[in-house]
Amino acid sequence: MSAQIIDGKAFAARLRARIGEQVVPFRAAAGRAPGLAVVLVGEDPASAVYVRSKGKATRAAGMESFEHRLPADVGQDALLALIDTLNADPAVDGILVQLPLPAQIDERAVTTRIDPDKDVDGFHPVNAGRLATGIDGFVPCTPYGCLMLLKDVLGDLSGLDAVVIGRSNIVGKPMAQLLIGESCTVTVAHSRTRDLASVVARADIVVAAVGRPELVRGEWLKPGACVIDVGINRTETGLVGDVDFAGAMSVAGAVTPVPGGVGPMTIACLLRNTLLSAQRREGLPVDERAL
Ligand SMILES: Nc1nc2c(c(=O)[nH]1)N[C@@H](CN(C=O)c1ccc(C(=O)N[C@@H](CCC(=O)O)C(=O)O)cc1)CN2
Repeated sequence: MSAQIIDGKAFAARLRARIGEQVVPFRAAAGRAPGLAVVLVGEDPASAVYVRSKGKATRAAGMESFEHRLPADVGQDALLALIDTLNADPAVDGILVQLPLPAQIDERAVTTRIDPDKDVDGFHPVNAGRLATGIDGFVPCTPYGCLMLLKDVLGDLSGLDAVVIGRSNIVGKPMAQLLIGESCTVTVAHSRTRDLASVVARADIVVAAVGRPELVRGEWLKPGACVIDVGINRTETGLVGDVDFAGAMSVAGAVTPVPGGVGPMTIACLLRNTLLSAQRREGLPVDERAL
């Protein structure tokens, strides 16, 4: 048996195109484009690539991109002052500070300084609380992208057993909340989980987000499971995910590749959140399902 390869790159391209179509009436109604501000601190090469891609995708969707680059040794107060300026700027609908940040900057202080109603990353505790309690807000882009792929492959997720491996605030926890929202039975596994293999063996859905190259072995999987690999690990042999892709392909029903699976969904969902923010801020109709 060979699993379906979930083409996140193509799915993300279609999502970006739908967003671009909705930007046209937004601009006509609001007399301006949705605006996304992205802040990059330092010169981490991967972060620089992601920020460039975000700017390019934002402009291609007909939105305005505001890019701010700060030196690696910038003080926390200067970064917080920039966030205050962006919070107050009416042309800015979404604010994102690229992670990771240099050691002298407290990530939590930065995340909580962003106006929750412009927090298109969905990292602010107010948005985490909204997600946990079912109130409209912003959902973190990577887990929302994973959910879109899962629903595309499986349709209704209700009653399915899901395992999320990883408990980060950015991926693992919000992913678990989203799956609970879809009426899955959710287990969150992590570095202290005993006998991970047997936990994974029960799951119809496996979301791996631990940052450990090829941790999840093909032979652990339930036959036919849907496997979403969030890992992007740079190894001597190249880019690999958290899942043993070749092994998974012979047991699972569907698997996301790395690259070309979840990664491209992150930026497409960022554009989605930016458009939703702009529509909400202008009091225009928001049709989340069209996106
Ligand atoms: N403020 C944020 N910082 C970070 C986030 C985030 O959502 N908000 N996520 C990641 C980085 N990231 C976007 O910022 C991101 C990661 C990966 C991809 C992607 O398309 N990856 C490609 C592989 C590209 C490569 O060679 O590295 C793929 O998987 O196909 C896009 C965006 C951490 N920081």
